[in-house]
Amino acid sequence: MYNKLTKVAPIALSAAEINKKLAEIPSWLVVNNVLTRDIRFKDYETTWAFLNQVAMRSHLWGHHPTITTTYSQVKLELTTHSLENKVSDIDLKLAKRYERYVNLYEKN
Ligand SMILES: C[C@H](O)[C@H](O)[C@H]1CNC2=NC(N)=NC(=O)C2=N1
Repeated sequence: MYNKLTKVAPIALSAAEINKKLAEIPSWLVVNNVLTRDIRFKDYETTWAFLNQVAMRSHLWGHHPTITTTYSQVKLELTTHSLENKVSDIDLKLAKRYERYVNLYEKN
C-alpha cells in the first residue's frame, strides 16, 4: 500500500479566524504576522527526537517551518511563503500537530 498525495492550496486567514484557532494552542503566538512557538527540552537528544518528528511531518505535508535551535532550545516559526508570508490554514494545522509532539517529550 502507498499514499498518493494531493496538492491543496493554502487559505490565508483573517485575524479573527487566526485568534479563534490560536485558542486551541495557547503556547503559540503570532508575532509580526509569524506563528511562533518557543520550547526548551530536557536535553539535546530529546530536542532532536522532537525535531525529527517536526521535519518528517513538514515533509509529508509539503509545508516547512523556520527552525532555530541551540542545544535544548527550539524556536518554530510558520508563515506561508506562497501567500506573501501570511499565516494560513496549513500553518495552524501544522502548529496543532507539532504541539502533539511537544507533549510527548520532557521539558526543562
Ligand atoms: C514546492 C513546495 O511544495 C512549496 O514551495 C512549499 C514548500 N514549503 C513551504 N513552506 C512554507 N512555510 N510555505 C510555503 O509556501 C511552502 N511552499
